[in-house]
Amino acid sequence: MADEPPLLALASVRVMADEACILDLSALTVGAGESAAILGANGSGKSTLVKLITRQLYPVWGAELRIFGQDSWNVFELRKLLGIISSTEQLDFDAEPPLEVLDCVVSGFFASRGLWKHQHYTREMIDASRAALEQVGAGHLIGRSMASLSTGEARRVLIARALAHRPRALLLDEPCAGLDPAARHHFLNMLREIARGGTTMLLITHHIEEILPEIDRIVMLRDGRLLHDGAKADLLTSERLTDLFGLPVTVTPRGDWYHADIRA
Ligand SMILES: Nc1ncnc2c1ncn2[C@@H]1O[C@H](COP(=O)(O)OP(=O)(O)OP(=O)(O)O)[C@@H](O)[C@H]1O
Repeated sequence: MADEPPLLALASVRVMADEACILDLSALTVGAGESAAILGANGSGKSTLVKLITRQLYPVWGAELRIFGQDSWNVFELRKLLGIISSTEQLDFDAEPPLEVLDCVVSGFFASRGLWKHQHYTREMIDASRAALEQVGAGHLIGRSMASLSTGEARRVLIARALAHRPRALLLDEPCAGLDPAARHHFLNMLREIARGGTTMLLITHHIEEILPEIDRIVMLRDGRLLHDGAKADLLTSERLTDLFGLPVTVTPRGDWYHADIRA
């Protein structure tokens, strides 16, 4: 892993929207094989950071921003290396034209929305896609259109799409949204195995109960800036989370996991 370039290496990055600066980071690196959880209140810049990595957003001139060691990317080539789970992604698959479940997952190999004539998909890709759907308990949905699925069913398909092509890095923006308790439990265990296998992982969550034992690094954002970046044991504390979210939170370690309660 040491010779692989980092998922993200940035310096002096500012992102503007509507003439306001929505992300302002002086330096941040996420190395190959490293996993980090990104925490912050609503609007603190977490999704903006992910969109910088996926090239949905660009920083203003003067920034240094390397993804997997490169300054510039063909977006499709970049996305083939990524597994992305987010509500924005999911919305895209609900939209017209209709997209069948297996096609949705197989097209993840090409980072496209659905399959096109020029794409040469293989038996291996179809088998891996079917296996990923079975793994997330969504094999029975093959043949259905994405738009016809419930939120949780569509989320399971999106998870299969993100994992089937064995991406180099996973970008998970509230990945458990819409999952029922059993599916969430199963998915978090799958993520643990993937993290142990050395896949780079960025996890955005408001639920600290979802921070995997394998994730040791916490990045805290506030108002688009880096507030803290350090080890879980130092940052997942009642004091830090109370400060981050602006209300009294009690954090309790439970085995390898953490739990947070809001104090009345
Ligand atoms: N296109 C845009 N135009 C104007 N403001 C924007 C735009 N995109 C994002 N913002 C603002 O940038 C800030 C950061 O947004 P971002 O989506 O990164 O937050 P977040 O930390 O992911 O929040 P949440 O927890 O609510 O998902 C927010 O205040 C948001 O309103």
